Amino acid sequence: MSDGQSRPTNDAQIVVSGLSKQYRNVLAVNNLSFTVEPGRVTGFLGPNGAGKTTTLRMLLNLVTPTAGTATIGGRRYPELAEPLRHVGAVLEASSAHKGRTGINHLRVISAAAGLPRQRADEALALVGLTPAAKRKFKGYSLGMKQRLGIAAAMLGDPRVLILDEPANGLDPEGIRWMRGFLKGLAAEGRTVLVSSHLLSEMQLLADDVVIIAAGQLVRQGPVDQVIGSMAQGVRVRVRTPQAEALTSALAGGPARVQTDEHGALLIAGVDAPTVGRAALGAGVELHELTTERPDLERVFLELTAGKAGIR
Ligand SMILES: Nc1ncnc2c1ncn2[C@@H]1O[C@H](COP(=O)(O)OP(=O)(O)OP(=O)(O)O)[C@@H](O)[C@H]1O
Repeated sequence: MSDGQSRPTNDAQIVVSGLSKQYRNVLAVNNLSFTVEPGRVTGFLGPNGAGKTTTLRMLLNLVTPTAGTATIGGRRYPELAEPLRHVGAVLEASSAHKGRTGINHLRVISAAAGLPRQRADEALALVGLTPAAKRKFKGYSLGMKQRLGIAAAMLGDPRVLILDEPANGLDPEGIRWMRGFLKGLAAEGRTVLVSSHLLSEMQLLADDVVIIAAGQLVRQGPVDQVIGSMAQGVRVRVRTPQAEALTSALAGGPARVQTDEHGALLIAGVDAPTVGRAALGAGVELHELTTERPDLERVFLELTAGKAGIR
């Protein structure tokens, strides 16, 4: 490949380095460093008040960092020559002039940014809103407003997309649409950074996660690796009226037995067939025998335990 054809792969990479934001009484973001790669969806996760929105706003130069830097393709946001062509952002449910139609809302933004007029139609089509193009914004549902916000972010055909809680207020069909849409953008080689509280959705959507708590990095990496790195891996869940007998039958081996708040046994260190055989051998009646794999929610809760968000 000639030099003219190859683009540096980090052209759309986000790099957050030693970033901090001190508000009057709160250190909202505390020496935070992480990277976000092109061609992948990265979930940005943290409990309430962890500093997610503040970080995204610093990336977009809407909040000035107290220390550190946040760059996109090696440049801080104000240094980008054509920001809308480089970065699209949806920070909160889209707001627009209530009496304006969807298409006119997009035309106003694209005109102000010097983008071609047809980009408004293209962006509206991209998010499936063409049938509602001429309806007024005040008649849009929350889901339609979210889509319009995304259409606005896509006007400049940006290589980097940053979204703060995009699934808020969406119905299941809307969430599924959003998942397919964002995965499609990443598959085109774009960088997609999404903050969310919906951990089960994130597990379906994200390739990588960045988890923060109390303004600090807790973990970053591919979702599978982050889940796999937990000390508590696969465990077996058992419900039985003879919990003591089963616990005794497993004693002396590698099994580690705990009881959950509903009285079920959570057994680590052995697999389900081993537990089943031990139960059979001891004549223990089983009402449930399930293998539980760690999911993003469990890992998130374990990693952020004790780092409550409200500060
Ligand atoms: N403009 C501000 N002035 C003072 N404190 C602020 C300001 N913005 C945010 N904070 C505080 O900074 C901390 C981080 O807030 P931030 O909104 O970034 O967290 P978050 O992770 O996005 O939370 P949530 O998930 O609840 O939206 C919180 O304690 C918040 O109260």
